[in-house]
Amino acid sequence: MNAKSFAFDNPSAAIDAIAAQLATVTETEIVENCHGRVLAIDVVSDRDSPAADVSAMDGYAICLDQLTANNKIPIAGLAQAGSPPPTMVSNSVARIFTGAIVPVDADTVLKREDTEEFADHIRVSQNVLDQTSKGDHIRRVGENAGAGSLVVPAGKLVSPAVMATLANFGAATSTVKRQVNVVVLTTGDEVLPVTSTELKPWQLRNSNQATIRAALDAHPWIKTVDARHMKDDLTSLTRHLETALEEADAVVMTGGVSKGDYDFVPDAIAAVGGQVVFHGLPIRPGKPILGAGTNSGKLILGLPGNPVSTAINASRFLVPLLRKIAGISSWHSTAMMGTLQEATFKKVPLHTMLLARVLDDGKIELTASKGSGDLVALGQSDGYVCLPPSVNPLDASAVGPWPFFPW
Ligand SMILES: Nc1nc2c(c(=O)[nH]1)N[C@H]1C(S)=C(S)[C@@H](COP(=O)(O)OP(=O)(O)OC[C@H]3O[C@@H](n4cnc5c(N)ncnc54)[C@H](O)[C@@H]3O)O[C@H]1N2
Ligand code: MOO
Repeated sequence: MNAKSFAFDNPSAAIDAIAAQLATVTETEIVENCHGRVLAIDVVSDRDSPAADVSAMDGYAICLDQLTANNKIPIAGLAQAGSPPPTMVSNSVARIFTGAIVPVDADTVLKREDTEEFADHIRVSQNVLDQTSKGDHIRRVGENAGAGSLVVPAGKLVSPAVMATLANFGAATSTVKRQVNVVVLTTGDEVLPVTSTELKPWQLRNSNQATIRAALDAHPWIKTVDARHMKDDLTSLTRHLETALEEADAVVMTGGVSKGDYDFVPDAIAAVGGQVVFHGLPIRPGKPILGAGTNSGKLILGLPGNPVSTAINASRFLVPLLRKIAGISSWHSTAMMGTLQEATFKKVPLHTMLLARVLDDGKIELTASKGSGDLVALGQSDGYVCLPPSVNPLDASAVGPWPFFPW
């Protein structure tokens, strides 16, 4: 695979190109709890937020103009969360608690620690009065959103934060996109189930299936409909790929994608009519990666078999492309920017993704690794750092900051 054979010169361009060919899930369902799912409808507020003027502090509801410094001001009323507001008595204050509705005739809330409190009255200093403005510590009706306004748009992935918004507006049960159906097909005669105990030196356990399943299971908007292992046999690989494409929106395969005599994945993809968008990218690990689409907009992704390559590229390519299929509006992966503790890498003319750990001070330490088969280094990492081609580790700027993708 020489430089001329790359269809794209960077991973982002390759991801965008294949994403443009993918169909987005259109079917929807109503679920009781939207968490982790993709909203299919715009959610609008069912009432003003807040629903009335409420206090932001524990203290006293006052009419600011009626207060004079150091005088005894009677407490004549109690405004509690969960009760309607009291009527204000002239030249008096009402005790008020956070979240309670401010009485109609009050215009300001004083924090209790800014007053001198007695059983039936308070005193307020001139200094406090000087620093108080009308409206202080009142959250105004509708200041977050008026009734009927858009609060969460369709296409939003429901995080715990979004869940709070939906719950507040009575939309915790809502209409979401159906899950993205994914089939995982690992390949290789040498690969045995993870439960295997008697392995010959030429055999290994199916860590790729485990890492991809874990990557998929992390997202409630994905459903792994099948995960099976295939021998290196073109006929059966083709048959299973065909079946997988009938039941899934995306099929992810591992192994058998490079140049070996038993690497049948490209032929199987061609046999089912897959249109290859890229086969080989200037990346390490994962140079032989294969991305294809079908006529009906389904994804076939062939990840190189080396375990580090599979784990990194499942994160870098597979998950964002599934986000696109899922209908998530901001589907691209977003990385954090991290600075390396030390530039302990080699200059490589490829986009390089290096296993890394986050240190206590927030810096990133590259994980010592023997290459893309090093499952020990993989297990020690918190994610990976992406470097553009040909960064010279001796340059002062080599430590970054660089994009860091956590697992
Ligand atoms: N002549 C060339 N040879 C290779 C190239 C190349 O460009 N030219 N690329 C190398 C790179 S980079 C990678 S990555 C591998 C990927 O090749 P395949 O996708 O065909 O993967 P396999 O050969 O099937 O396996 C590679 C390696 O990974 C182990 N493996 C495979 N499946 C699993 C699994 N499910 N769980 C755990 N480990 C797995 C497999 O035993 C091999 O050791 O090709 C290079 N060669
Ligand atoms: O992708 Mo390969 O993983 O560079 O060895």
